[in-house]
Amino acid sequence: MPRHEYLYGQTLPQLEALCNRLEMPRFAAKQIARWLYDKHATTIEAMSDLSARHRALLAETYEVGLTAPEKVSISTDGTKKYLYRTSQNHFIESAYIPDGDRATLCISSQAGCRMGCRFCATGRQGLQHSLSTNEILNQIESLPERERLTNVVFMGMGEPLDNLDSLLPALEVLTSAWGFGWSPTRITVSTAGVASRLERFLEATQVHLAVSLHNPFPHERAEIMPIEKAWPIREVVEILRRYDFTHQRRVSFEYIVMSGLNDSPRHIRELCRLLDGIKCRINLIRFHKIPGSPYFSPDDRAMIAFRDALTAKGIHTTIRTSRGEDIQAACGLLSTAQNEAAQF
Ligand SMILES: C[S@@+](CC[C@H](N)C(=O)[O-])C[C@H]1O[C@@H](n2cnc3c(N)ncnc32)[C@H](O)[C@@H]1O
Ligand code: SF4
Repeated sequence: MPRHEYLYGQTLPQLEALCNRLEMPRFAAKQIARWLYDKHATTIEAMSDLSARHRALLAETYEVGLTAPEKVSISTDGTKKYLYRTSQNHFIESAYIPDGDRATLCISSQAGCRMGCRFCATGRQGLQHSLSTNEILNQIESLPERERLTNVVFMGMGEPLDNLDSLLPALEVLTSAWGFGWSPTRITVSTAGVASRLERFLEATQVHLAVSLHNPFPHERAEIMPIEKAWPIREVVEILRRYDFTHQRRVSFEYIVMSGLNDSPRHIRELCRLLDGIKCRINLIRFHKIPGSPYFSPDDRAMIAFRDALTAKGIHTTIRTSRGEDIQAACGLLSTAQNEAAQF
């Protein structure tokens, strides 16, 4: 029997087209959306305001399509790392990070990544699979702590702008009144800088943007981020200059501090030149060591000194707290290569 298609992850226009195909009334699409995204129905049978005939018709081709996580690892700091299996038997991870009255979920957009950043565990896997909209949203819907979430960041495995066709509908579900109804300011998408897709992304959504910068000098950046050769950071910054980040939507630049590599006064001067005139923030991330990498993490004093030097130059700079390092849930540590080997 062919596998059922999934309802979860479909946008309202897609549900309307589906109802049209099945000769169901147009208003049924809104009812289905409410069952999926508001009432959290896990079966078609539970959608009790659809007629029994329409439920049976739907169930011939569709199912809701939610998948519970297969494993959870819990850090001493309260961070939880969830492992989900994708439709193609790859594994992806999400990190749930509670912090006072905030709770952030860091989600994946791909299994692996083809951008090959030298410092990133996911990059070492290469690209295995770009997640469907269903698989992106399932990380949120099937999270045991779903009701406590305040924010979602696309900073897990993969490059979100390399999977725009699944990302944009997922953001539409999260921010539409017929979907989760979230404010776009609760969501941040992080990119290594896929310039060719940036405008489409910025036009289609109002969510916050984080750009992984890590070095303001093109030739030095290219050494650690091969993407620089295809889409130079200067091109990315020029595109950003055409958009307004002075109101609700924010742009920030992520900067992994690697001792002796990108933390000199020369780097500070060039960062100021590059970002001149853009209302933004720099978010410093401590480098999380991955096996065999030739880079070094700075100590707290060096991180603070770098932050203060940037702040003194007028760039609003913060230091991101490292969370879940003991369970490899911190930035850039997500990688499921070993899990996959263990499962098969
Ligand atoms: C894993 S990426 C996913 C989102 C997107 N692909 C990107 O690069 O922005 C999220 C963030 O983790 C950072 N990161 C990757 N490896 C890291 C490491 N070993 N230590 C600290 N941060 C790391 C990335 O540079 C990026 O800023
Ligand atoms: S840092 Fe982001 S873009 Fe680079 S390899 Fe990792 S996931 Fe991909």
